[in-house]
Amino acid sequence: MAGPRPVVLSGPSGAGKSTLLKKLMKEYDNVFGFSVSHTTRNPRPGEEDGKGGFCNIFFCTCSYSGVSDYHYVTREVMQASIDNGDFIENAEFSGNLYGTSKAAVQDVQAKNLICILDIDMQGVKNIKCTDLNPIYISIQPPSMALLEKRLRDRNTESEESLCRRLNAARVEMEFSKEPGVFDVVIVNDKLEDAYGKLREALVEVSCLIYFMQKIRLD
Ligand SMILES: Nc1ncnc2c1ncn2[C@@H]1O[C@H](COP(=O)(O)OP(=O)(O)OP(=O)(O)O)[C@@H](O)[C@H]1O
Ligand SMILES: Nc1nc2c(ncn2[C@@H]2O[C@H](COP(=O)(O)O)[C@@H](O)[C@H]2O)c(=O)[nH]1
Repeated sequence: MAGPRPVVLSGPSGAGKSTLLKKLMKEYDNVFGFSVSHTTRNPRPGEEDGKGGFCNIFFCTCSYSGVSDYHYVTREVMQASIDNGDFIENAEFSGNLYGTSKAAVQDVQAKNLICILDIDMQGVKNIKCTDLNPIYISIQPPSMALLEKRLRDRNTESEESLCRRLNAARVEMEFSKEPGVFDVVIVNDKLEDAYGKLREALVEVSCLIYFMQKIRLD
């Protein structure tokens, strides 16, 4: 795919991916653009249907207002669209479908922004079979105990969903240790430290886009 190299952020549910991304997008909204995924899960309080760029599948035009927002769709609609080849990758996670549409990535790249994807480990494996060629960054919690505390304190999951997410987290934490899967692994203990490391890891790509824009303007 054309444009600057995208960035994939992955790691267990509750590790802090959205929190870090929100900080990044706030500071560098003219550099990075978020790939708004589709999901069949219900919106949480405060979440809105994805907006921004154009959702040119499902016959809708949506706008985007935040990092953790999705395009919320039914399983039937999403499955039909997956079957139609509209997605770069998709996965079943904790009883729901999630996926990155081709349109979501193209919308960001069309603005010449660095596209950021927040996806689970199945998504990482699937993306590795595509020509997207992103930088892979893993966000990890300091421990299972702290992860569970953060997920419980977030107050978004039922006991059943929490249990499924913690089981998936154990596998995701092991996956992050596999050599060659991730370019950078960041342990999100103190938020400011983790954010500093994320920013540092992204300096290279942001410099790249800065020079690309400069060349075009000069
Ligand atoms: N460094 C940190 N210290 C303490 N709490 C944190 C830290 N980072 C994130 N949190 C909190 O942990 C919870 C989970 O964070 P967040 O929602 O960003 O995780 P996530 O990886 O995006 O999860 P999901 O994959 O389920 O979307 C949130 O309530 C957030 O405020
Ligand atoms: N493979 C994909 N995984 C995705 C996508 N969008 C989000 N996710 C991951 O799902 C879990 C749960 O997210 P939540 O918002 O319900 O807490 C988390 O690990 C995300 O990274 C996607 O498009 N593809």
